Amino acid sequence: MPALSVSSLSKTYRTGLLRRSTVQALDGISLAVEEGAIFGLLGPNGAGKTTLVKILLGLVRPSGGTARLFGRPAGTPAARHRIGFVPENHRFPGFFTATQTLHAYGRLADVPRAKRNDRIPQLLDRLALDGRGDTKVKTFSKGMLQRLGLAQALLNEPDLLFLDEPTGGVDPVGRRAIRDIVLELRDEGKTIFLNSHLLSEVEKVCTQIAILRNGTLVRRGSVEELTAVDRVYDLVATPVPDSLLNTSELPLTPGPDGSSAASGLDQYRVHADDRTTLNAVVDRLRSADVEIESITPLRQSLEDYFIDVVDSPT
Ligand SMILES: Nc1ncnc2c1ncn2[C@@H]1O[C@H](COP(=O)(O)OP(=O)(O)OP(=O)(O)O)[C@@H](O)[C@H]1O
Repeated sequence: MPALSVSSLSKTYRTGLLRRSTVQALDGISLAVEEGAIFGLLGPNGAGKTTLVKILLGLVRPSGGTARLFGRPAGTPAARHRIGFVPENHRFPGFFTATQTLHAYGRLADVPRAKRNDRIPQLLDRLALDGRGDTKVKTFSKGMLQRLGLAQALLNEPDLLFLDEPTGGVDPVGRRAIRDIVLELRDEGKTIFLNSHLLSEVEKVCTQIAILRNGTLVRRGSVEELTAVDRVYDLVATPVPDSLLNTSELPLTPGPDGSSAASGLDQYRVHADDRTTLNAVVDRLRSADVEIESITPLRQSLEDYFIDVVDSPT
């Protein structure tokens, strides 16, 4: 059973003084996220990401379709019981200490006192906030606040965690700390749903992504699948004789990074429609005594891919 599934999900907001205008925030989305995945939801501003998350959390009612968490309808106590949520820019009362904050939020989530007493020191420790339990939250840095948010979301030992821009405003060291925690949680079998504009972070942790545009799902797959450039390979090898380059004989061109005198290796691009062509290139290079170090499918960055997708006319 998927951790999360939505089917033909739509949401129309009514706006304006007489609520006569409408905004179609989601338009028939179907999607499933398997247990144990780190799933990244991407999309430009206004694409419908927050609306989708709010429906999954039971904070907004869909206008049509279904949303389920572990097979239970989103918003029901059985579904809510298994999720944790770190909102974007969450605000904790500054006059509370970290421990008081976690008790207060734990009480709201019906986590029994005895369990809170056990879990809070463990979570502070785990999120590198040990020794900070009695410190007032108003003195916390952005990175510490985000880690406290994660501690709060983990109090009820959720199976599915929603993280909304968890590294927004956090410095690179803090980002890495949060990323490591996310990966650890994944290793423990938790499913992570990440909503983020920080594509370099998404690229590092997400196993699956989906791109929303104008309320519809326009792409879905693994980062590797989606960012692979069709039929182009990066080849690193000892220098290829000029007679074999830029000829009609071989679909081989010098790569953008050129040669590296230090390693004695050069970079090339192979344009091969199929495996037979790719192997023919290898055979020809080997027959010319070229030594091949590596051949890898060419990838574009997730950011370039994302911009192509959201800028494309369809
Ligand atoms: N409560 C609301 N009432 C009316 N319209 C809304 C409401 N919430 C969102 N919208 C509209 O629905 C559309 C989708 O908004 P949503 O916040 O879900 O997008 P988003 O992808 O999360 O954007 P961002 O990246 O800026 O957070 C937008 O056009 C937004 O203006």
